[in-house]
Amino acid sequence: MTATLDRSVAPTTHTALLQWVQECAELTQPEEIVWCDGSPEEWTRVTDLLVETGTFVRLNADKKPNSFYCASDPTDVARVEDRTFICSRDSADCGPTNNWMDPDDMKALLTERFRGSMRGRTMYVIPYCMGPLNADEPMLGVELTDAPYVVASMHIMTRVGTAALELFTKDGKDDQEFVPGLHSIGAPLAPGEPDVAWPCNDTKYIVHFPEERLIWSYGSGYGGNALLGKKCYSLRIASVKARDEGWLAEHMLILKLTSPAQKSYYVAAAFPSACGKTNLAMLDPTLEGWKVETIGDDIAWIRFGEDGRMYAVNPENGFFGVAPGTDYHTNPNAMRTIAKGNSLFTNVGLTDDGDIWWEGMGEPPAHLTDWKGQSWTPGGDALAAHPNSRYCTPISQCDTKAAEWDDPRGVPLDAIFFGGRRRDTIPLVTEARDWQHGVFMGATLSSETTAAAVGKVGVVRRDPMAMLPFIGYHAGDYFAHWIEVGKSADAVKLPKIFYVNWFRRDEDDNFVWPGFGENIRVLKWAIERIEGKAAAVDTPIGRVPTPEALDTSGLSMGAEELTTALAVDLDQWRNEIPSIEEWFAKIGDKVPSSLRDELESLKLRLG
Ligand SMILES: Nc1nc2c(ncn2[C@@H]2O[C@H](COP(=O)(O)OP(=O)(O)OP(=O)(O)O)[C@@H](O)[C@H]2O)c(=O)[nH]1
Ligand SMILES: O=C([O-])CC(=O)C(=O)O
Ligand SMILES: [Mn+2]
Repeated sequence: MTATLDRSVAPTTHTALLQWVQECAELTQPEEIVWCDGSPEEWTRVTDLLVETGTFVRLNADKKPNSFYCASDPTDVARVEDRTFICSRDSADCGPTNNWMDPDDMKALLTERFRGSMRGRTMYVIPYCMGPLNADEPMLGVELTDAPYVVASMHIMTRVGTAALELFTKDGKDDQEFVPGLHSIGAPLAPGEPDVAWPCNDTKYIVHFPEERLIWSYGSGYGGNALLGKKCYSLRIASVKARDEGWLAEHMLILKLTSPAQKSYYVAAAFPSACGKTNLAMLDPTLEGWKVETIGDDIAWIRFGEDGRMYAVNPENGFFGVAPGTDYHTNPNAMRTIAKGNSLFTNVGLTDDGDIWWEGMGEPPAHLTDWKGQSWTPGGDALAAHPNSRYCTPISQCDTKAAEWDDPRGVPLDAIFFGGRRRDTIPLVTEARDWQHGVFMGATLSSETTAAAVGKVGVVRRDPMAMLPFIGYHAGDYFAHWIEVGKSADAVKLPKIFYVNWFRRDEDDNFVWPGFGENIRVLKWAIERIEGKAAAVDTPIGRVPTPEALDTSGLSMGAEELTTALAVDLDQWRNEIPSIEEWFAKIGDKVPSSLRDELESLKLRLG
């Protein structure tokens, strides 16, 4: 039985939305169409259903109330960058860092994939808003999905349901713009066919049509591929909109830092996936008197305010955080947030008493069920949790959230950090001389690949502004946009730019810098630089702290490690140059001349 859209029960009069839902239902042929209202009753209904079908295991309410464990198909655990496409009309707008296909060809191909793909399943219509509902221009979207896991996750990660849908026809103004996103796991059910716990398809397509502001996602249920408000909308589609309108959509955390003098600052930081954004956003400072509050952990939308400063908004409503390594010693605030429950845990270990565990979370229990559903005991080769296992939890229950975390005006940025995961070459912190130099640092950012994307882990690659997998257009045009934004007539006071690396290692392969709560020392130096108070050494790559300028009081690390952490090794940097040249050659003619100039002067300074 195939459902058709019954307009008399649809909770909206939005013509384009109704039309699109009807077309998608005709194509995908679901058994039922459900409009999501975002209510607690809906959460209960969907999570109950997921427990019934074996996708979810309800956790022990004494340990994690109203929370669920979930194991994905072992092949559907991360973003699939080689299956992600930017289908701009002109391939020149996609650029060499993205996969391209002609939009008409892609639609023809995927239409056949989507035909009947929801048979035997329910199509959920999820209206949502990225960013605060009371924004001047609320950023609306609708996801159609046949995965109830997506419905539950979107309840946490975005503002879903009736409150968002009301904005589609705001003040009697019909037909507000929205980003349509069609998602199917690509696993139709024949009548009577038993389902599996994590249905998905071996063939996956994560596709963006930037000019139409349209998303089609097929075959995967994993967060970054399936929760379309996140990477697909808030970064790939939003970056195109931002280019057109003169703002920035970035893969950045946002934090509020208050000094012992009770002065507050706002910092945004772009690190590639699984390179420390969530941890820095929730940092528990080891320096007396300093306070960090959280505004966002993954995405920042940055626009100029009337005062000519850059204001950042977190479009999300939850954290979709890397589980392994999260612990009361590393990220106590994340631990406290998930301890309150109302959370989903995907691909972690399930303990015998109905709690969760992952590598790095203190002592392992004597026995658990690992993410593959196997019986697990400590000491063996198997991991309890997949390296990209995730917790999904609401920001509202984070004790360190800043009062202004959902202020639609955003917060004025004092500093922008770029950072990567590099075992050598990149010092703990380097200050850019000016905006252009900072953009050069961002454009040439490099990092070792992580488990957040399918593929080899630990390979150094250029990841400009931590946006390599998320720029919705040509990377060269993106660099030019960053340069332009800095010159914009709206710009009165630009944030200062810094380049950081928490991941430098010694000869024994140990991290030289203790990281986590100790990163406050780097934040403090950056703020003191902004205030003109801290000392720095001018080096060929930028300004680094003198050993005395970095507050090391109470820090238990050897002087030798500290020297290694801060070192500017000119030979290592000379080695870096050919790969930067190769990178610019790959981007081609569209690399702005100002960034080529930066490279030439860096080469001169390195001698
Ligand atoms: N050594 C070290 N490890 C860190 C530090 N900060 C984070 N990590 C580890 O890096 C991994 C990823 O950290 P996250 O903060 O979740 O990274 P993220 O950038 O938010 O990742 P995405 O959600 O994929 O975008 C975790 O295993 C952390 O424990 C640090 O300062 N030092
Ligand atoms: O999108 C995801 O799946 C998780 C994430 O934050 C990232 O990979 O940067
Ligand atoms: Mn991320």
